[in-house]
Amino acid sequence: MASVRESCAEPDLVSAADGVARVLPAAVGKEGADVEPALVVKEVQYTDEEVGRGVFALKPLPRSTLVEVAHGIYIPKAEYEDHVKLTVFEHYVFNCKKRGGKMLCLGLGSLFNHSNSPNLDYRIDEDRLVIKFYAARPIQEGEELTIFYGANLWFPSMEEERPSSPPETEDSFFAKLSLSD
Ligand SMILES: C[S@@+](CC[C@H](N)C(=O)[O-])C[C@H]1O[C@@H](n2cnc3c(N)ncnc32)[C@H](O)[C@@H]1O
Repeated sequence: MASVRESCAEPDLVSAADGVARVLPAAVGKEGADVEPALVVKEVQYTDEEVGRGVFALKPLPRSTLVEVAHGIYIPKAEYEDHVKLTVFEHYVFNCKKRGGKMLCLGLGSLFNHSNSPNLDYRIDEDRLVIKFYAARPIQEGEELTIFYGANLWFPSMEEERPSSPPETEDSFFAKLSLSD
């Protein structure tokens, strides 16, 4: 199991009231007046040397809960090939199969790590430049929220340290969409 710790005293918070998560101003979550935070960003230890961030459930999330609506920035194919591909942003883009370019994912949507047995599915709306992330199965409090990036990973997966079951493609809420080709 990857070790995890809070990355900051005031984590990013979202509300899952009515089964729909909304990004909230930090002050609202902190005061706790009218919202129940559902997700938190924490540090994840990938290997002995490598640390990154991941998104975790602060409460149980029923199957098909819409947990995040991430907006994106469209990157035309040529611009991606000539510039973005050579930068760190390469790790945060989703394929736009219809338009041919990529979408740079913003907000919490950019922080979901990869799993071979992910608990989130997602749908890319290329016209509205939005990616919607849904619970693919019931998610327990404390679980990391993960998506499936595709078969060809560009990094050694922490799951090699933490073996998991193969992808549940038949039972998927939506067909899996690859983060990269
Ligand atoms: C979309 S970002 C996910 C958020 C990232 N953890 C961060 O802190 O910015 C993708 C990057 O996260 C890392 N990553 C995602 N899933 C991983 C996994 N299962 N094992 C190791 N590293 C992972 C890789 O470096 C990858 O390029």
